[in-house]
Amino acid sequence: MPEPIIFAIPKGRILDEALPLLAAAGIEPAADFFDKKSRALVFGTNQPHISLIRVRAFDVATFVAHGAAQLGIVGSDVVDEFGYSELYAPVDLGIGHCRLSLAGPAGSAPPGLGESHIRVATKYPATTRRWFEGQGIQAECIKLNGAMEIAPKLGLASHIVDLVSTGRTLIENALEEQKIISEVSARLIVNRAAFKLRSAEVPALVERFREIVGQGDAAA
Ligand SMILES: Nc1ncnc2c1ncn2[C@@H]1O[C@H](COP(=O)(O)OP(=O)(O)OP(=O)(O)O)[C@@H](O)[C@H]1O
Ligand SMILES: O=P(O)(O)OC[C@H]1O[C@H](OP(=O)(O)OP(=O)(O)O)[C@H](O)[C@@H]1O
Repeated sequence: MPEPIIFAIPKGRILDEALPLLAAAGIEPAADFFDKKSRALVFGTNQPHISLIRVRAFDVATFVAHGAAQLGIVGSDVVDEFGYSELYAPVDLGIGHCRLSLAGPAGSAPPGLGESHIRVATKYPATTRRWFEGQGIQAECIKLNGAMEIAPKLGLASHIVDLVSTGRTLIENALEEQKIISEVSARLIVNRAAFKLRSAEVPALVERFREIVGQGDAAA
């Protein structure tokens, strides 16, 4: 028996939307996956050769990039932030829609020409630096893991780069969206080596997800 295929899925808000896609692909987690009291992190499925791991969103990309998991589901925000060359992101799953945006105090002018330096609080320092470089501005990034929206008010940074969906979090913290950096949706990600080495299983799974979402190639 070959080692099982490990499929990494994120714990957070994408999970609820990802489960129906997994089911449509014929992958049903074992009962302990739904047991809130369970402390297990690896779960069997109805497919003897597929196991699931449930990890934090950013860690999905890390497990798959290092080949510890062969496939995963993660937001394009995370794929872009790491830029792992070992990752192949062949299918846009059409779930987890939001955008990564620059926001600043409501009523303030967005940073622009003439500014050479800016301090930004974000969970996405690599993407943020890269985007500001493209604007000719050097961004000093302060890495936070959540609640970015309170940083400008407390003087930690003048701006934030964070995910926006309804915009409610920004409004309730007296901020406004100033620029959209990228449109975000969840991707099926695959370890490039595993795609070749597990050619009997991994490409077929990718194809199944492509069919489910009725889609051709997304950006790799
Ligand atoms: N407001 C939102 N609307 C839609 N999708 C979102 C939203 N916020 C985040 N996402 C998507 O869901 C993914 C996981 O976000 P979530 O908020 O569940 O994780 P988190 O709690 O920030 O992560 P962690 O568990 O690592 O702290 C993000 O990477 C993004 O792709
Ligand atoms: O535009 P909205 O619909 O208000 O959504 C945006 C919020 O959603 C995400 O946070 P999340 O709720 O995942 O909490 P987190 O800060 O723990 O990541 C994101 O970081 C924003 O704070």
